[in-house]
Amino acid sequence: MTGPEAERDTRVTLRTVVRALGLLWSAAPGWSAGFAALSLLAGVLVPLDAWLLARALDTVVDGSGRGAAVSAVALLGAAAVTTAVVAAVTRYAESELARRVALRAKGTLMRAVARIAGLELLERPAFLDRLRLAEQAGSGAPQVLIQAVFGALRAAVAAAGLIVVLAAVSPWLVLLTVAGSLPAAVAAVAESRDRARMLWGITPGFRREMFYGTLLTDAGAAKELRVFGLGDLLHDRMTTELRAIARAQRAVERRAALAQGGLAAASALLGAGALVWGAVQAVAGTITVGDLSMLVTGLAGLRAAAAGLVRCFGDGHHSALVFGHFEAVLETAAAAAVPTPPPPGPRLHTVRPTGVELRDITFRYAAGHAPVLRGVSFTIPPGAMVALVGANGAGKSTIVKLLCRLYEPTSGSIRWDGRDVAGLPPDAVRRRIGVLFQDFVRYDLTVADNVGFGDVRRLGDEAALRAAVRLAGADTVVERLPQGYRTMLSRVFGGTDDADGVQLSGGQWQRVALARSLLRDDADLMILDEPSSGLDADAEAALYEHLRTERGGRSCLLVTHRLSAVRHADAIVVLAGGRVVEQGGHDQLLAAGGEYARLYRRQADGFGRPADAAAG
Ligand SMILES: Nc1ncnc2c1ncn2[C@@H]1O[C@H](COP(=O)(O)OP(=O)(O)OP(=O)(O)O)[C@@H](O)[C@H]1O
Repeated sequence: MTGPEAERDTRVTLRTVVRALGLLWSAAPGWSAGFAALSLLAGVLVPLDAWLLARALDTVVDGSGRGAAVSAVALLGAAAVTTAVVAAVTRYAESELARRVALRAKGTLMRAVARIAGLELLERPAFLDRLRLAEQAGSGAPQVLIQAVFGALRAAVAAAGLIVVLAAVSPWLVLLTVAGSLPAAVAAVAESRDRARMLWGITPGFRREMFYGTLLTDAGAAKELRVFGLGDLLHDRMTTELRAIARAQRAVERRAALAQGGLAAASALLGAGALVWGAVQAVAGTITVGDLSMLVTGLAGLRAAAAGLVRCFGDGHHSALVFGHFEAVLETAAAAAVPTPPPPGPRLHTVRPTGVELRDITFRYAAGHAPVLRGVSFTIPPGAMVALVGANGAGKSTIVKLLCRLYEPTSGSIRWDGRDVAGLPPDAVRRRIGVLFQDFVRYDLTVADNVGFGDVRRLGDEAALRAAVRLAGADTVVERLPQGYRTMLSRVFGGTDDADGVQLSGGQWQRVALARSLLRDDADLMILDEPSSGLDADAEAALYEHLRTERGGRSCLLVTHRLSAVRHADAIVVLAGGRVVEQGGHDQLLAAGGEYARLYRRQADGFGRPADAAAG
């Protein structure tokens, strides 16, 4: 991101600060109030300490007697004990507050991202960069903001108290010390802006570095990395990214060190001058020894408090800037979210059952991209099985994603029983669908979860799980597992005993994923994208037989390159270059001698038999 948007990201708005503090308060109101009170107390203790020390010294020097001296020193000791206890309790309160805020922030962020309706946002690099910063900001920024706000409160109270006690000795020295810390405050804000700009600039590099790092440690990628010898190459690419990130960070740190170093040296000089003046005054008898001690500790305390204030201001400014990303992601995600709670979806095939119709659909993935689908029209009649075939990249999986409302058509409409689904919440439509994606997810969880995730209402319903598993032909897989449905399908999260987790083969995984998509037996539409690509010949034949005879009235869209599997479909839609080039029954398309016949003959030739025989 560049230009005005980047500039906007280096400005803190009051709203962001208020929201960050709001998050803090909502996550832990009691701890927030307690932490504020402790910070105030810690602030008051600083000038009190300096004042008590001065009084104790004066009591000893002016000969007020043993009793007075002992009680003055005892008071000083009590203040020191209180300071130590307050510091320890504050540290604990601070970490507890941080834990609670991190929990709340992460939960809020992940819930918002999970509710994003489609995929478009999750494929936008700028959004992904912001999401990464938001993850960091959500857990870290409120904590830094807590430290900054309450640290500033502590420092301000301490500074105010010290100003009051020191003003009695030398008002102009106080004025000089306070004025001396102003340039540092300006430098802190400039540094925090510089840091925020740098952070945004290095985020794409961080994402790439994480990608390489994950590849290098991922068990799934390990085979290719080792056989192709990619380890060193990926490692080099990762370190190149890390070096670029380090260069950007170093530049900011250098600028900050120069500015801070210069200002700290100036402030130390000022302090030394003040002490020389104090010593001269004490020797001349203009001020007491107690006053001199108060000058020594008080001015040091005031300088520390001022530096603390500046640091808190800079940290607070920076964390508010970073928290802006958290806010921005929540806003963007909310704008793209499915409505909560989703209204109940209309049942398909009930009122005027006309099925699912794609009407003149054109679709491009992003503005500026060429259209992937151009004027696609076809219908999946109620209860029918329609096969979608075509070459790689023809647009088949894109149609699957559009039916699932993961993207919206650029033009044209999808109608369920004549009703345009664009007017319905995506969730309402999705509840009517059972889907197996080509790149289905392999959850590192139990069989029961892997199947049950197809319909969370039935997670614990063993009878339903068994029925779906049988229909998918996965029953033979589950029967052989050591703990049946409770077997963990993961070697990574298998448990402490290495034998606990099981790694399935590709085809076995496909059967489990298929069972997941079949679990919704009340769905109106089943979408199966390459359901048999990993299955052996027997399993494939059994699957299509099951789908033909045991669909229970569900319509089915079958996407496949295995043309032998589509012969018995009620209709076949042939896609080429994003257009429907033919549609009809198997015999009709074969007789037409077009694209389908060509593809079919090519596959039949592969088995060394004439297409007509293959068709029989
Ligand atoms: N998320 C995406 N962003 C941008 N372009 C995409 C995306 N997904 C797919 N495409 C493009 O859309 C076109 C159609 O892809 P699609 O996955 O729908 O083809 P397909 O017919 O399912 O192919 P295959 O048989 O190889 O699975 C391809 O040119 C692909 O590059």
